[in-house]
Amino acid sequence: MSGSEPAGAGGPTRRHAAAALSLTARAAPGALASYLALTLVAGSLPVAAAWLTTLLLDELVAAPASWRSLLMLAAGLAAVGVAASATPHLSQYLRAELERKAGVLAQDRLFGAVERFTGLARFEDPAFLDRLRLAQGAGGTAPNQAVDGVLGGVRAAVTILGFLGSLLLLGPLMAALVLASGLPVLAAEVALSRRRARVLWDVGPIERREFFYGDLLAGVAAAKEIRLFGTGPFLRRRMLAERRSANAAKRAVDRREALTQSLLGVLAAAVAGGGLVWAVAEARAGTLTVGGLAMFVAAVGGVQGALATLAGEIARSYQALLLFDHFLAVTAAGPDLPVAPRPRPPGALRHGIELRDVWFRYSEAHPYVLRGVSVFVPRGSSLALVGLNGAGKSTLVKLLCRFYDPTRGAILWDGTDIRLLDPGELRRRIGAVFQDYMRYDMTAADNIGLGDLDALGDRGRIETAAARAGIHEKLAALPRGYDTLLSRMFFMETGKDDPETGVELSGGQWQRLALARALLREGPDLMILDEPSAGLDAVAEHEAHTSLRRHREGRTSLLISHRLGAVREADTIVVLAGGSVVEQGDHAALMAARGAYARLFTLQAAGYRGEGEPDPALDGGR
Ligand SMILES: Nc1ncnc2c1ncn2[C@@H]1O[C@H](COP(=O)(O)OP(=O)(O)OP(=O)(O)O)[C@@H](O)[C@H]1O
Repeated sequence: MSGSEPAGAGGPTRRHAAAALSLTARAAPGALASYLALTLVAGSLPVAAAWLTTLLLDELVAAPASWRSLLMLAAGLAAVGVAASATPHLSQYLRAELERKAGVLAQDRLFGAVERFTGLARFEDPAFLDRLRLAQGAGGTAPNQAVDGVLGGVRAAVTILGFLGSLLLLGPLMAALVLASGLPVLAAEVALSRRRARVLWDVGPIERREFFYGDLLAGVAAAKEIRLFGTGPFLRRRMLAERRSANAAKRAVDRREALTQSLLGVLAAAVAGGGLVWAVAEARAGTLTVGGLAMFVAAVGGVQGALATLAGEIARSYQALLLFDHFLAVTAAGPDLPVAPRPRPPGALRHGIELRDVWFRYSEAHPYVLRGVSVFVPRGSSLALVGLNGAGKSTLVKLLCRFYDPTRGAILWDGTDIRLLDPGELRRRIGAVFQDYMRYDMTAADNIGLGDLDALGDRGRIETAAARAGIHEKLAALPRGYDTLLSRMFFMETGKDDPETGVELSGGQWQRLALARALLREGPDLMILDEPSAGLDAVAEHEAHTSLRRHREGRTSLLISHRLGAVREADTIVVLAGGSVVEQGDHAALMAARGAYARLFTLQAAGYRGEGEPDPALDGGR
């Protein structure tokens, strides 16, 4: 299996169990203490019942039987019965309460840890993503299952000790035999649980692939293509093949389990049967009372049952702890980007941003995407990045936001390496529309307000940003205006009776919304626009660029666009090819140089004009 296999070869350790227990104890100390107390009571009830029965039977056959004693013993038995019938329900409630509370704390810890990853690399590491998914599933339930398993084990141990003590009083040999017949059950169950946990881990990726195909088939994202290309049956076959292969692995372990448990069951029954013959012989000879015989029968059944329970609980805890290992690994993961000893907040940009001989590759296994890029963006100027697909433009933007660190070289904010700055503060000084912007299944106002949480409740600012992005009229005209939910997946709390309140926007409208989100942040020192108009129609694009130009005025900005008409106004245009800067200058200079930019520009202009028409671009640029 991959390097992210849980808990090492030795399986979960005491450290895992202690962490699970401490998480549960912190989440719900009262419920845990009550659960523990109830567990101890529940464990001793069968022993108490057996002893009371023994005493009752012996009292009955004694002559003369004392009424008072008989009544007391019967009342005791009745009380044990009442307790035995009430404890499971109370236990179930406490267990659910523990799970709820531990679940909240675990979720909080997990997502708190995920938030602390300042970069993006972890989210692109398949092994880490696997762990994260398992941790999400395990965080809420695994600690509780583990604790439950441990407490179940404690309950079984109390029962076993109680009965073994009783058996020792009756016949030490029998006690030893019963224990010996139970121990193989325990050993076999633990071995089986290891095997089961390993199978679960092994089939994990298979099941995730199955879910992936299931999601594709059942979700809206792929619905169009599946129907158009007719890939439904193909994807379904793949999904079922994954399911069958997971089933085959589980079936093998189930068979082994059934066989082992049947053999052990036969062994246990043989010991119990032999013991019974011995006990009857002893009773006939008068060395064992009737009560003693009853106690013997109860003790043999009780010990064997409790040993099987103990084994089952150990197996359950083991599996839960294996999953919990993922949770621990994620929550204990260190920072994904090096942290400066005393990170400083960046001041307002005064001079400019410099990329100094920046080299970058996504990992050692990947080729270099940026190769020695050196660019200076003076404060207040606009820089446009131009280049073919895959040239490294968006990568450069990600480095500027410090989602990754350069492999070599540095990015300087007013002369200070951004690695020495507080990443959160740095990002607060940057406004950005990413190429792959988000569409939040939230209201229109929320979709814009997420750009600056301080403005989330400030409708005036939100509307101004929307107006700048050219989407105000559209949003104001929605059924509930800015409070309209932009999703067909959910419906609003207030609109439960009218689930049709959700509205879906067009691609270009979503893009304007993303633009409005970026424009909400007041006066960012650096404005990054990565393909801000790719989905817009010609009129909208023109409007957006006029508005953006106005918004960018006097502000440091970086614009990426494949539509070269949109970048010609930039103070500096940098042409990236193969991760290196091949040209830089303003539009006129680059057109005059007749290099890569001029070729691209001319090609696009010819496309718009049609063949044979005059080429104004080649006649001098602006
Ligand atoms: N997360 C990633 N992990 C590995 N490689 C990546 C990742 N993101 C991008 N790349 C690779 O880096 C190269 C540059 O990608 P980038 O997105 O920066 O190009 P771009 O110039 O913005 O392209 P486009 O014009 O298509 O948007 C590409 O070869 C791409 O495959």
